[in-house]
Amino acid sequence: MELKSTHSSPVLADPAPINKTRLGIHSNLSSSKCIPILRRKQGKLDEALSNGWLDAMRASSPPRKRFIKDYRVEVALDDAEIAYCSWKIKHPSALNSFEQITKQAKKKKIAIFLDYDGTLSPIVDNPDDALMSNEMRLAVKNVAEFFPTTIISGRSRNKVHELVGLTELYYAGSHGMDIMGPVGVAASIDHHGCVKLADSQAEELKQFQPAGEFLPMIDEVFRTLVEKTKGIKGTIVENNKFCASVHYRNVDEKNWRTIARLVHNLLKNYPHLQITHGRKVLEIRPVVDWNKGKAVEFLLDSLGFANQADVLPIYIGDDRTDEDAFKMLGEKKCGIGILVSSVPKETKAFYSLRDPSEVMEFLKSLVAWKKMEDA
Ligand SMILES: O=P(O)(O)OC[C@H]1O[C@H](O[C@H]2O[C@H](CO)[C@@H](O)[C@H](O)[C@H]2O)[C@H](O)[C@@H](O)[C@@H]1O
Repeated sequence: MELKSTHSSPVLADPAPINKTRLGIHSNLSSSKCIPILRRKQGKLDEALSNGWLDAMRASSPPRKRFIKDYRVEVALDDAEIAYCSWKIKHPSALNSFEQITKQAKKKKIAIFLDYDGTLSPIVDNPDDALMSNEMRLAVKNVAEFFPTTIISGRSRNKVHELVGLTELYYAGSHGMDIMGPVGVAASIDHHGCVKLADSQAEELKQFQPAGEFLPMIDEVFRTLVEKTKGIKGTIVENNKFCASVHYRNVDEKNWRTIARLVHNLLKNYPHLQITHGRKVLEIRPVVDWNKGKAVEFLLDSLGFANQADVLPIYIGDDRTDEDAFKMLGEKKCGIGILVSSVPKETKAFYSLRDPSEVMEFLKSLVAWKKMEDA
């Protein structure tokens, strides 16, 4: 796969100065012209906190069915199933619609984009335990043999690469803010912010980090959060390089407000950082004009696939952050978005898959179809 990009840099809007001395940002790092620094809208957090931050925290992941255990159980599950079935009329299963999808893909170059948590690995209590099965790994490896494949995750790029363990893929970590071409690629990205690197075998790699300047700031916030949440049982703070993630899945619900307030207060000192909600996680990240949708556009461009009618990107993800990619594909009418969810959810994706096991089945079906096509 050759990386070549003419993709223009994200626009710098409201370049409010960052206090670089306090944050330890060295002057040689601050000269990049392409970093899209934005200032968070003031007052938004206060509003959010009083108007439903906690609701958002509660709603950020579907309740597990095993917790519903009173006499209404049967009715509740039936109702849930009915709601799911009617939602699927609007967002049909990508497996049941496989023929329709392959019709759309005929004579086109497919590019695959896969989210990690909740898509390739099931959601579990401890982020470190979210391992993908060997069967899933093989399915991804096989798909990458036929189609350029990217893993695009909220985790740090190194961490998600380590979890997936396949060198023949593209990896975009920190919600697309840290992109690297696969080992051995004859890359030639021509983009502000791209740097050449050499791996241990001295092969050339290309890296794109549109929020590179924020590294010391995020690190500072990560360390402060670790310190401040020490006393709150169950909290896990994860350093995702360009994003610090505060997990509250294992925290008693009565302490969620404390976490919300703590994060809110800390961010008062960081107007260039914002919070997004994931699945039982608050993610603190730079206010930059960049997201998973932009990362997909960048990667398509890098592959030489930009604005080509014969290219069909397929994006599979389960998280709110994946919505930016679904939205971009929908607006450009250039690809297929598949939401992984076992409950009805508001989404810009057209198709759905219930869980990672269905994702694996879909990937295997794509490979089988491609082999038949090529035979
Ligand atoms: O973009 P993704 O690959 O989906 O990453 C999103 C976040 O996923 C992880 O957290 C989520 O999965 C954990 C393991 O199943 C779960 O314990 C947690 O509650 C979920 O929020 C990851 O730990 C985060 O860093 C990612 O941002």
